[in-house]
Amino acid sequence: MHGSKVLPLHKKSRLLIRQSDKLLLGYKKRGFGASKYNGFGGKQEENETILECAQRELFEESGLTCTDLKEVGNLLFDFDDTQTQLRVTVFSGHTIFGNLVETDEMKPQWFDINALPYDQMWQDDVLWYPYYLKQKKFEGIFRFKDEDVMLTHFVRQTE
Ligand SMILES: COc1nc(N)nc2c1ncn2[C@H]1C[C@H](O)[C@@H](COP(=O)(O)OP(=O)(O)OP(=O)(O)O)O1
Repeated sequence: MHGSKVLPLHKKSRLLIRQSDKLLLGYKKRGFGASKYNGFGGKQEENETILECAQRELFEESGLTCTDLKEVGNLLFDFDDTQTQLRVTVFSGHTIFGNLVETDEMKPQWFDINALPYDQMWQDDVLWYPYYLKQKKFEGIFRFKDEDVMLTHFVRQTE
């Protein structure tokens, strides 16, 4: 971390939908994290909880509604280049309704959990997905130089 300096903190949700051995990811087509596969999520708005944020972002990015969201992890990122911090609350869900659609931002795709495209995902994902996939709760702290270079990492199971 940056000594005692308080960095601007952004809050985002991340929702991973799993059905049996399949995980739904989206290929981000534009903006921050473009060209990476990711769960569905984004910035928390002022008048919503982080859970409401996760539900809204899922619908906006995929056309789906999920009825059994559960908070499973918390991730904190420091970005050296922009001097910002990001807190991502990770949710898991299984039960979905609606029609899965490709949007301007995301192209959804189901993957086998044993063949996830880690080389096309955020560098930290490979460190904490194993906890998620084993249905363990987790937390992690990461320092990035910029979007593509991870400098330090720490992940642990929380229960
Ligand atoms: C190292 O950075 C990141 N690692 C991981 N694992 N996940 C990240 C990282 N940065 C963002 N995310 C997550 C947080 C969200 O679940 C998604 C989407 O974030 P994104 O930056 O695309 O969200 P915005 O486009 O800013 O949000 P809006 O959709 O509200 O515009 O990725």
